[in-house]
Amino acid sequence: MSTLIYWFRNDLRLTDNPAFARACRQAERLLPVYCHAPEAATDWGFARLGAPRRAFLAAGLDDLAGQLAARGSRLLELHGPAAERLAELARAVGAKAVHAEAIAAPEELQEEAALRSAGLRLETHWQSSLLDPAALPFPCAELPAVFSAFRNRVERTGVTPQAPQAAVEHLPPLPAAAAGLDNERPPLPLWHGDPRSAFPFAAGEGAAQAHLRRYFASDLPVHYKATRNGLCGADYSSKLSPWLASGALSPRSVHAALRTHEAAYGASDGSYWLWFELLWRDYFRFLHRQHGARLYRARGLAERAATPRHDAAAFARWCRGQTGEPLVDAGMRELAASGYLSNRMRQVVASYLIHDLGGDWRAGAAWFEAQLLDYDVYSNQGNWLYIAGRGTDPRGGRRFNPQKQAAEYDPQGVYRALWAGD
Ligand SMILES: Cc1cc2nc3c(=O)[nH]c(=O)nc-3n(C[C@H](O)[C@H](O)[C@H](O)COP(=O)(O)OP(=O)(O)OC[C@H]3O[C@@H](n4cnc5c(N)ncnc54)[C@H](O)[C@@H]3O)c2cc1C
Repeated sequence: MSTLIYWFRNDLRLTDNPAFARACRQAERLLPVYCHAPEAATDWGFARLGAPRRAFLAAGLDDLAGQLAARGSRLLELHGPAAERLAELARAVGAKAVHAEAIAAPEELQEEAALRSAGLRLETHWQSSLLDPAALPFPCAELPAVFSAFRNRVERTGVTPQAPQAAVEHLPPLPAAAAGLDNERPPLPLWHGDPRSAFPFAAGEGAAQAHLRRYFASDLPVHYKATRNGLCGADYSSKLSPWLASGALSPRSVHAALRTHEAAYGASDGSYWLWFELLWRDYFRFLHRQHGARLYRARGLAERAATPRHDAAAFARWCRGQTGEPLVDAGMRELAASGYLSNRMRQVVASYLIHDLGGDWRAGAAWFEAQLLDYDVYSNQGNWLYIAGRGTDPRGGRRFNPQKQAAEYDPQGVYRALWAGD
């Protein structure tokens, strides 16, 4: 038994957090920590973390800190490179090891490697997918190259997710030295959300659990397949992604709520499609375990593909919602104002940047990373690659004609009017 640090990453919750539960079991004294990355600009000339996501993250951390405090512990917030700050902290509190969830994306893996090079013992635990990779009917290295083949094999072999674990209630005491440590939260931007937002919900595990109960106690999931391409309002899709991405909610909790809903309402096309989408989320996770940094090359997984041209002025107009294409502009304004965008509009605006403007998909992915409340490294990279035709999808990219999309999904122009420019 010893002093351990638990490093919260994209798992800001106490319910169904096996990595955290394990640290609690193993530690005599435990210090829960979140480390804010240093402010950085992207290669494309804008801040890596936009105001909406910073505000949402801060509110999620407040919720987590409150839960830890209610259990006699605390959340220490550090600011700076994780390897440096955690190594300093381990020395200061006499911690023997750091426990954390595993993240299989290149930068996050580099962070882990830096921590180990700093002499720290780091124990990571994979927990962000719905399905346990060890339960798949194939190793991740042999993941089917096409999503439908992956889904068929999962469904044929009847792989089922494990039940979520209850929230950790009993936490080890803090190390004595923690009393003298102050939080280092970077200053927050002023951001109050937008009354038109399709995601009018609060951050944190409490709000996530409340939304999960409300959504699955209603008949909304029954109609999900028919409504999921909606553009306006809070109910056309589940709106679970911001909590899933920050880890306020685990996918296994979502799955358990989905099955409870089916027990009450019966299985429906809608409830099946929610499972289907959760499998997409897993697929992009497993794809990262298979291909790693190759997913981040300009050519992605393509054998050969030209590096796209980056026209900074055209890209800036796209970001600001000033392309002159009304549906695209409405989407880009919604994204910047609210930090949320429907799946349909994500496809439309991404396709426009890649296929109409001939822009670099990596710049678009970086802009989404900065703006989205639900930014998730796996799903963002995977979807951008898919639309660019540089992932595993054999169809060579997805092009969405914005005028046809407007006629089909916004026939009365309600969405375009909602997000029309000033
Ligand atoms: C270019 C592009 C970038 C994207 N970036 C992200 C991202 O950074 N983070 C993110 O969570 N999703 C991303 N998505 C996927 C999808 O748009 C969002 O997950 C979805 O719109 C979130 O809203 P919801 O929770 O109401 O989803 P619902 O439609 O209710 O779906 C339920 C859940 O299934 C998962 N899901 C649904 N669609 C997808 C998908 N295409 N890929 C992976 N998982 C999916 C999400 O976890 C979602 O919460 C992206 C899609 C595109 C086209």
